[in-house]
Amino acid sequence: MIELSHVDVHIGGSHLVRDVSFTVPSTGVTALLGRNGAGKTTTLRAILGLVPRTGSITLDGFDISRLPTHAIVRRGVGYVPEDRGVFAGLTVAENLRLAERGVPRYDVVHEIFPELATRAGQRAGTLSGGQQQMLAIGRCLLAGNRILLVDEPTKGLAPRIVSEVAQVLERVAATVPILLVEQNLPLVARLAGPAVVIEQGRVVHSGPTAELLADAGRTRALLGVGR
Ligand SMILES: Nc1ncnc2c1ncn2[C@@H]1O[C@H](COP(=O)(O)OP(=O)(O)OP(=O)(O)O)[C@@H](O)[C@H]1O
Repeated sequence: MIELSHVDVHIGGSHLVRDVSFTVPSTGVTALLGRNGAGKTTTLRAILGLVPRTGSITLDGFDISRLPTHAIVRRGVGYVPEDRGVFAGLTVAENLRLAERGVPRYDVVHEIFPELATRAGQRAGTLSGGQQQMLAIGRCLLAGNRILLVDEPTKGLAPRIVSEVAQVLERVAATVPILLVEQNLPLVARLAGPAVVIEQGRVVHSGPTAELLADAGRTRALLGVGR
């Protein structure tokens, strides 16, 4: 669905993404893994054109690597940033309304997240972390996106809420493919098909997630942690 080929990102004299190539298939969850500061977020931002990049990035075979961000978003690439970007002072319904583009897919959003309909009048700032994540992802689905880039959705959440977010991602991935940056390895093990590991801006491993995580030594060597 998305293919990166020899992508580089230079910012302010730093070479943050180095000759990165990988593909994101058109179904399920693909994990983008790596230690803190490895270049995962920068890679997502390169796909979206939020940082200057070179190399080729295609979406369903169409080269998006020279398009500006708004044109990439319009082609159906949804982004859920690490801070989720929901407007705390606005209600759930207002947050969704702001994301409307073309024919809004409330049918899809409310089928996957019925809670967003029942909580329509609630201020987003009073939602739990898991519910906020639901809202952030719901906004992307509303716009009819064809793929979602989701950055560390469980960061800072309590373990109980992490499993709530896992269910959210599972439900979404049944419909829309996800490229997921995530440090929580049990969650990655539960959700991800393929995994790509980045270290100092380079791809150092790619293959099935289950295979990588089954090898404790390799997982520790690449990610610095075990499961
Ligand atoms: N705009 C920028 N200018 C200069 N350096 C940057 C910029 N953005 C990120 N970096 C640096 O690039 C490196 C990669 O950052 P990035 O956020 O992509 O890593 P990450 O793998 O997502 O890490 P984390 O898990 O900590 O979010 C880090 O060393 C970071 O400090």
